[in-house]
Amino acid sequence: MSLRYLTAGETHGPQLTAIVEGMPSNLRIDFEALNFQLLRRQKGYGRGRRMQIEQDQADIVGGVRHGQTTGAPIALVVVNNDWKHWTKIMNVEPMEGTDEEKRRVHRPRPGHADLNGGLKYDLKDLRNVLERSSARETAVRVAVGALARQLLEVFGIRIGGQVLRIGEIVAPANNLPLDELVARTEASSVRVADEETEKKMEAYIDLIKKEGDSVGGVVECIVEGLPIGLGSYVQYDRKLDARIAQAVMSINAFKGVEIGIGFEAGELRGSQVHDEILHSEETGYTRASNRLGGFEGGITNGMPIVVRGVMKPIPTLYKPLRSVDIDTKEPFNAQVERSDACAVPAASVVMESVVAWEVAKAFLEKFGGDSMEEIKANYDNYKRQLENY
Ligand SMILES: Cc1cc2nc3c(=O)[nH]c(=O)nc-3n(C[C@H](O)[C@H](O)[C@H](O)COP(=O)(O)O)c2cc1C
Ligand SMILES: C=C(O[C@@H]1CC(C(=O)O)=C[C@@H](OP(=O)(O)O)[C@H]1O)C(=O)O
Repeated sequence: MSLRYLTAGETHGPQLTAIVEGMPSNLRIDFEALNFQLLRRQKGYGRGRRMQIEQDQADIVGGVRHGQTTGAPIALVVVNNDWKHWTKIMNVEPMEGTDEEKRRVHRPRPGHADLNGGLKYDLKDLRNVLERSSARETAVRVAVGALARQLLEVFGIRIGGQVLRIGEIVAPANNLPLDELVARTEASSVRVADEETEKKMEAYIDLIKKEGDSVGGVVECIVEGLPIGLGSYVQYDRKLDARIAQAVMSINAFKGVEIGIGFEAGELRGSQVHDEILHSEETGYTRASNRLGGFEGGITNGMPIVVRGVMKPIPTLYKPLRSVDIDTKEPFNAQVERSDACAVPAASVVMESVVAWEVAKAFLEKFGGDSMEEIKANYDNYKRQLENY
C-alpha cells in the first residue's frame, strides 16, 4: 500500500486532523522537529492577527508509541485556539430573525472559493465554503510533511527553500550551499537569503497593507541527497515531477509551478538547456549543470530537485472589490475584518512540506517495506546495484 493521507477540519472549528497511512514501523519521531515546522509556517512578515492567536502544535494521537512509528495509521491533530471565539457562530444555525443570521456569509469574495463553492454544494451560508477552503488546512499538511521529512532525513535527503519574489521585489540570484541557504532564510522574516532584500520586501508589504491591498510572490524549494531513480516514465501518474507539480498547485492560492529553469526552457536552445552527463569513480554518474531541476523522464537523476511555485495575491482585501450579494443579487463592495496581506513566506514552508511528502511517497514506492530496517536493506541493495552498473 502506498503512502497516503487525508485531512479534515474547519478553520474556525475545534481542530484540523490528518490520518497518514503507509508509514513504515520503527521510524523515530522527533516531536520537537515536527513542531518546529509548524512554527516556521506561522512566521513570516505580512500575516494577519490570526497568527497571533494560534500557537500550532501537532498532537500525535495514533500510530506512534514510545517515540516510534508502529506501522499503524498515524493520526495528527492541530488544535485551533481561535475556536473559542467562534464556537457560537460555528455551532448555532443561522435561522432567520436571530443574531446568528447576521453572521451568515452571503457576500462572496472575488478570488476565494466562496461563490463557486456555494453554487456547487448549494450552500446559502458561504461560511460552509470558506471554513474548509481556508489555508488553515495547510497547518496539518505541514505536520504531515514533517513526518515525511523525518523519514527522508534517515537517508540523507534534505530540503530547504527560499522566497524569490514578493510583488515587485525580486531577490538577487544566489548559489548558496543548501545548509547556508537554510540558515540564512531561517533567520529572515520573509525567508530570503540577504538582509537588504528582506528590508525591501518588508517595506513593500507595509505599503501594500497600508493601501488595503494584498500581494503574492514566487517561492523555491530544493531537495538534496536524492538517489537516481525515484519516479518513473512508464505511466503518467508515476512521473515524480508531475506529482510534485500537482502537490504544489494544491496549495491555496498557487497559480503556477516550474521545475528547474521551467518556462525559460521555451526561450533557449537545446544546447543551453540539457545537463551534460559526467562520470567518475567517486561520484558515479553526475551532471555538469542542473537546469532541468533534477528530473528526466519523470525520474530523479541524482541532482537536486529544484521546484518553484507562484502564489497569487491574497483574495480578502481591505480595499473593496466588486461582487454580488447571493441573497439580493445586488452589487456591493466586498470588505473584510481580518486577513493576511502577504502569506508568501508561510507558503514557502507549505511548499517544502508538500514536496517532502511526494518525495517520501516515491521513495517508499521504490524501497518499500513495512519497517525502516527492511527499507534500509532495500536502499543499500539498490545503491550497490547502481555502483555496479
Ligand atoms: C499560508 C496561506 C495563508 C493564506 N491566508 C489567506 C488570508 O488570510 N485571506 C485570504 O483571503 N486568503 C488567504 N490565502 C489564500 C486562500 O486560501 C486561497 O486563495 C483560497 O483558498 C482560494 O483558492 P485558490 O486561490 O487556490 O483558487 C492564504 C493561502 C496560504 C497558502
Ligand atoms: C489560519 C490560517 O490562515 C488563514 C487562511 C485564510 C484563508 O482564507 O485561506 C484566512 C485567514 O483566516 P482568518 O479569517 O481566520 O483570519 C488566515 O489567517 C493559518 O495559516 O493557519
